[in-house]
Amino acid sequence: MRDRRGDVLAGGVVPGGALSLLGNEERLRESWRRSEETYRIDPSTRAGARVLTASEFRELRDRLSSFLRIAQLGVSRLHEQVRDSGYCVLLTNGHGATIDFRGSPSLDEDFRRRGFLVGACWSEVEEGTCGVGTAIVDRAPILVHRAEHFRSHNSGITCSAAPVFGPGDELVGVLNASAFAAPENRNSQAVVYRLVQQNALAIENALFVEGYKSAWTLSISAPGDSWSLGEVHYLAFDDGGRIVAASRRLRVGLFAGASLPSRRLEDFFDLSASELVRRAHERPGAPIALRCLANGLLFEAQLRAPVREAAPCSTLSVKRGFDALAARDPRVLESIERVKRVVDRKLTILLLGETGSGKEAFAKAIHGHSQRRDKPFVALNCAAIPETLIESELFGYKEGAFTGAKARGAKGKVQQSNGGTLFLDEIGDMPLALQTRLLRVLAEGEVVALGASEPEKVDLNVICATHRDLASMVRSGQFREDLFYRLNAAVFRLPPLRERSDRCEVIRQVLEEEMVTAGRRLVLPDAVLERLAGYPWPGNIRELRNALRFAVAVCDDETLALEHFPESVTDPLAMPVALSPTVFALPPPVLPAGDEREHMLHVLRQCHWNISAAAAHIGVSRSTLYRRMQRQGIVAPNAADVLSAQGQVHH
Ligand SMILES: Nc1ncnc2c1ncn2[C@@H]1O[C@H](COP(=O)(O)OP(=O)(O)OP(=O)(O)O)[C@@H](O)[C@H]1O
Repeated sequence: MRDRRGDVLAGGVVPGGALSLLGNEERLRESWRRSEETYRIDPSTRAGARVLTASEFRELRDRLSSFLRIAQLGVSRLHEQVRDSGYCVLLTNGHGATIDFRGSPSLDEDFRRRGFLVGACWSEVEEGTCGVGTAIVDRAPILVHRAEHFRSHNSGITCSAAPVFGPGDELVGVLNASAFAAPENRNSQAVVYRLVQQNALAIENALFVEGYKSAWTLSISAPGDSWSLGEVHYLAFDDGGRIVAASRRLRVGLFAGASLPSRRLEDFFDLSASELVRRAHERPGAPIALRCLANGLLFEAQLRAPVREAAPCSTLSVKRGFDALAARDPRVLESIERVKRVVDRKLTILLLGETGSGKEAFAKAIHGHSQRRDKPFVALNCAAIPETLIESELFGYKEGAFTGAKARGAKGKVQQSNGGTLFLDEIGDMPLALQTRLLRVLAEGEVVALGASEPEKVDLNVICATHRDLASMVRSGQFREDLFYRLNAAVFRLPPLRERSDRCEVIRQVLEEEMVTAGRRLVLPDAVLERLAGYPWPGNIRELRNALRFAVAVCDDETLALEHFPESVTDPLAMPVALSPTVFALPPPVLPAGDEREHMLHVLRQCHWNISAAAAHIGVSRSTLYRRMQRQGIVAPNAADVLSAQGQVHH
């Protein structure tokens, strides 16, 4: 045993240079010492990894189901990246017990014989030096290549393992990729080793985001910078701008172990939390430049608003039906009256409207008004989950339907909503093959779970929503015609907030809800209300809610003022062109005569030369705007092309 260790670590089996390249030599030596002296393992026994009993395994998986769910994407992605090169992927808990295994049908038997299967325990105490076990002891990634394994029966395999830490720094699991036909040279594993670490970090980040979803979270990356190699790190802060947590690599790498509680963002970066939120509102989705005060490094940051799951509107709307919705706009009122007549008539309802215009809130209100109000309301956003997962999410799966499936199978959203209402958001994103199966649910009230042979009877209301043009998707073959006609029977269009005549009421109601959530009472002066009502709200009521939430959080007075709102709200011309809505509803600005041409050009460009939108923004009719453009010699770029081609305009 000693001889073999001596061989391996002195470079007999593996060249010393290659070993030090991936930097594990000292740690491997120490792990061999533990295996030999502390755990007293006999390296020559051929028992194979211990495997949990079926009931132990089931209990473990149930306990770790939310970790498994969040880790799924990282495990699947790593598997896709390495499976064609003959690797399997394991996810273990923090003690080395395998809770997910991904192999490939042709190799699974060989993997199984070598201890790669669900339930197998790869702790260092039991297996000696090995990828998973040693990564757990060291709390660090490790490559254990072939003869570096302590047990000789593991000496043909290569294992790249990286620990996964939870948001509180606790070790929750290990991600590992292994193969049994790897070349001798351990450098050949550099890429796989790196992929394992990247995916482990992605899982860690997903755990962080999930763990702190009720706080503001900031993702930070330094593209091209050697410090992060393009990796993303996370930071969470509360409504008052105090940092509540930072992901592990950020804490260690950037904050150098500084204690975070009660520290503020501006203690570390050149922006305060309120400035950051203001910028995020100004250019939603655009990266924000952030400089680290300690070392001057520049980062790109993206801000994510807190998810307040028990938002008063969502719970109330289910309970109180349409009474929970702010709705005085005649078009909204008419939709409510019409929808009340079709609800409970076995019709599938389709809701159309821009993002954030309240489709889900409306669907909940329909459910709350229906005879099924005491049964579940279940929502699925078809655009928010990968195509490959929609099927099992929607229709469920039976025990053993696929690798990685829960041992006892799982109910799909269709079965979960049985008796109640199923809300399918972004139905236009549903893959064609699944549209057929959905049709069967709608037409025959039957659902067949993945891996099941018999259909189950279900009885539910289905409400779908989309912001896409389903008719043109039918024409281009992306949406099934029969499903389209089924959905097209009861269609309700929710107007965008900027077109609603009850904007002030919506603002007051959403503010009321936000004040209740924050436990504060604030006054909203009429002048501020008018400015808010005049802003075009491209993100509709969702954007309004976020802006009000922010204002309630940052206002340290008893009265809300414009300064508490994002700049884009109070100065609409500062809104990025890409976000300009098609129609503005602003009072016409008063301009000195000489500025008219410049102002018109500015607005036209912002509206992408959409004359109706620009006319609405300036507060004149389309024909007046055309006349004024003519007077000022302004020609829309595309019109200029046409006209100059016809020889009618020269400039
Ligand atoms: N009539 C209303 N009165 C008060 N609040 C509303 C109303 N309609 C929607 N909201 C609120 O607006 C926000 C966005 O609404 P919702 O999620 O229903 O929009 P959506 O159209 O489904 O968005 P998406 O298309 O992006 O899924 C939610 O916070 C919701 O509570």
